[in-house]
Amino acid sequence: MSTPSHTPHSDVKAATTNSAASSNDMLAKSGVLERFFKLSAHNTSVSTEVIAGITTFMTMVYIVFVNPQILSAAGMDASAVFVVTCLISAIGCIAMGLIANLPIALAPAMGLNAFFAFSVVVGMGVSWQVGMGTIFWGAVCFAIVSLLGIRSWILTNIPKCLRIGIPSGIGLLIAMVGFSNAGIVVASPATMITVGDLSSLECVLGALGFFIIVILASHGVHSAVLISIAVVTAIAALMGDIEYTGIVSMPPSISNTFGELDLAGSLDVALMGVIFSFALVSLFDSSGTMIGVTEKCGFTDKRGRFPRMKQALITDSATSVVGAYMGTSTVTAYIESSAGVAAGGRTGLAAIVAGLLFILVIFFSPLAAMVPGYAVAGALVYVGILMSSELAKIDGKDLTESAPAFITAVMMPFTFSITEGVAAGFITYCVLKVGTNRWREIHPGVALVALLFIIKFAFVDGH
Ligand SMILES: Nc1ncnc2[nH]cnc12
Repeated sequence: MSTPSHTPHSDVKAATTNSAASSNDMLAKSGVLERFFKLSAHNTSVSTEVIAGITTFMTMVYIVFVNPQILSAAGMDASAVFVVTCLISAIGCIAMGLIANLPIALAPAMGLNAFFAFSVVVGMGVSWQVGMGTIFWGAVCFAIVSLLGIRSWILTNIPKCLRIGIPSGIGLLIAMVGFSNAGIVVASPATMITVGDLSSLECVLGALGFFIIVILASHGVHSAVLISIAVVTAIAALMGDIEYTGIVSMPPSISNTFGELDLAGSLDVALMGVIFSFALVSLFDSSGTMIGVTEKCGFTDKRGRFPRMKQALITDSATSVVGAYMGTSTVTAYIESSAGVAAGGRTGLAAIVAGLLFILVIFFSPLAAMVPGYAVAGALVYVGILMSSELAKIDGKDLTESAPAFITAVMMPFTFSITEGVAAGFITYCVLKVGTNRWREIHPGVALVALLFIIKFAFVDGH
């Protein structure tokens, strides 16, 4: 990171002599924003940061439409989840900007929301309140790991094939939810899943939404996902498939979800694998995303470390703890923040701008309630593509690396569970390394996790 020598006095002098600089930026440079965010040291200005914040917001605001749809499948109140999603994204982004001064936006993680709703609540049959409790404890574990600084120890000792397999599997799981939302993949008694009625309105509009996103994103349009959701929803309205209920209103109450989590009920031995999955996956998800975004900023060193990393991870995990309390699934650093970085964002001011915009969205709850499930299907498949793209980095010639990555990734959509994917990956890795006489490559921590999962399968799940 380049940090030219710099004093407030030299700023004022430069500002008065540089006629090209806008008066706003000159004021800001000598003012509180310059001092707090160190704008000149980061080679940026207030206007660049504001544009970057708006860009990041536009690429990720789809989550306020998608998250209520996914969490309502778990029986949660969609309008309360809408408000909580806006609020927690605002809190997370603003906290990240103030505490870590990084242009990283936070919001409820895609993937973990689907895991919570479809695998933990619907699949395992636990109540959403207990499921939210597992998210809370998972976030507390993540916060402890970040506070104690053992995060880098975990990240360096978990094999690359599992680190890549996990987000890839989550991507496939999200894509599966998208296909199902659009009715493109449906249940079948004979083959478990099969193709739906491709001539139906939901399939056609779901597919249209997907193509809009991919084409626009290929042209570098940052709000591709938002535009796709808007176009598909508008067509659905014109075709009479949804009822117009308005655009703006006062925010609905969040009392149906706020503080409703079951903290004691979720501390059940049968749910330890789920808590572990939430903790481990959020650690990978956040660290991987933050490293990706800060690399784009030019902030990372050779080992992938970046300034104020600890503050960033603690802010992320603490926001997840608060989010679970308010009523939303795990909060993570959004990879979409790279769009803001591409627009020049380098400081926390960009994250704060994105956060402030999330507060404004709270007033658009009727609009969110009108969005049909198939209008967000394309977004889900698109996020799936982004998350699985890492699979290409696996060494295909070494089966003891490629097989665990593959098993981790495919077990998630096949079992509809992130935990089963993580477990299968750890166990496969250890078995293959032992079976090929390469057991020395297994870190004791990885062997312990594999053993714990075997014990869970044999003695907890089997009873
Ligand atoms: N789980 C996730 N990780 C990083 N960026 C995301 N954007 C949406 N979901 C995400």
